[in-house]
Amino acid sequence: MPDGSGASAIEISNLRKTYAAQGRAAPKEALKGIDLSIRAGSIFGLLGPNGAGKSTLINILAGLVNKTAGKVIIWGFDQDVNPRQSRAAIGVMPQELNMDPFFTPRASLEVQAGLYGVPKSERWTDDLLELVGLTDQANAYARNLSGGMKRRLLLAKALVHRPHILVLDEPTAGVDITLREMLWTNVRHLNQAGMTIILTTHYLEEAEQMCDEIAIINHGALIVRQGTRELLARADGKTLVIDAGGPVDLPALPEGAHPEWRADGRLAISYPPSRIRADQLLDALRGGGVPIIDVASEQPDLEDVFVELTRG
Ligand SMILES: Nc1ncnc2c1ncn2[C@@H]1O[C@H](COP(=O)(O)OP(=O)(O)OP(=O)(O)O)[C@@H](O)[C@H]1O
Repeated sequence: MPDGSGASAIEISNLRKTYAAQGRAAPKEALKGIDLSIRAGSIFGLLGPNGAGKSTLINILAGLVNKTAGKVIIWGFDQDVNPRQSRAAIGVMPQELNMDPFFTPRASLEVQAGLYGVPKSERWTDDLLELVGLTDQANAYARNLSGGMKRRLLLAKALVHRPHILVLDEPTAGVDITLREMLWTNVRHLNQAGMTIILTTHYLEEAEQMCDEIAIINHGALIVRQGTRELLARADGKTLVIDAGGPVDLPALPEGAHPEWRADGRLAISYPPSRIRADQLLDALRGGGVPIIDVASEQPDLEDVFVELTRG
């Protein structure tokens, strides 16, 4: 069982999933041999365009979809050998808001704890309700909860058995800022307390801020898995934005630099930082008599890297 740093919370090797043919539709190869290890204690982002295979992968981890081939080891337990232990190690907050409309949040959590075989003495229903801010709604029917409250309940349900690994499938899709902040505060606390977090999101800015490591899958294959910082460094493009007081004639710039006047009257020079330094650009401008009233620097973000890697 992983406990030291560097240990794997999840080890996936050669994972394949082919959905059987349905009607006239051909069989669908949703995962084409994924190898992936996820470090214990990390906040790991699983990204990819629509239909890439993220939900399939998460559902296999959760034990909701049967894999076609490959090996999945969760918290040291091989899914095929120790299905019960590997399932107990993981909690999943699903995307869909389906829940029994006549259960109260308290009852839902009790039922879920029962399903996972958590003895009454080890349940933490009240603490969980408190954690997700549902104490006041503890005894309200689920059908009377707002969409945001339902999501809070789904998070609490994923935690009833105190899993080592928490999987969040698009947790913030369509939620307001307050709920998003509540979620991320909770996730950070859980992570600081030692929980490994795996999340999928379409908000790349969110992944950039939250995740220390990121994997991108596309068409069922893993195309990259890297630390967030290293991944961002792959985009070899920065932009220097200069206020020159308005359009002026430009001198020759180092090869590889691309100047462009923006609508706001500023000069934006994009350049590859691996080959050109910012001071070379500034020296060239100054040497050419371009006034430099103000300078800003723009970094590539995860979106740039994502688009580049998933193009085509
Ligand atoms: N039950 C199913 N039967 C047949 N094909 C399926 C089934 N579930 C998913 N697929 C197909 O498998 C591929 C991967 O789907 P999956 O839902 O895993 O992608 P995703 O990355 O989660 O996409 P999204 O971001 O849209 O949720 C898609 O082409 C999808 O149409």
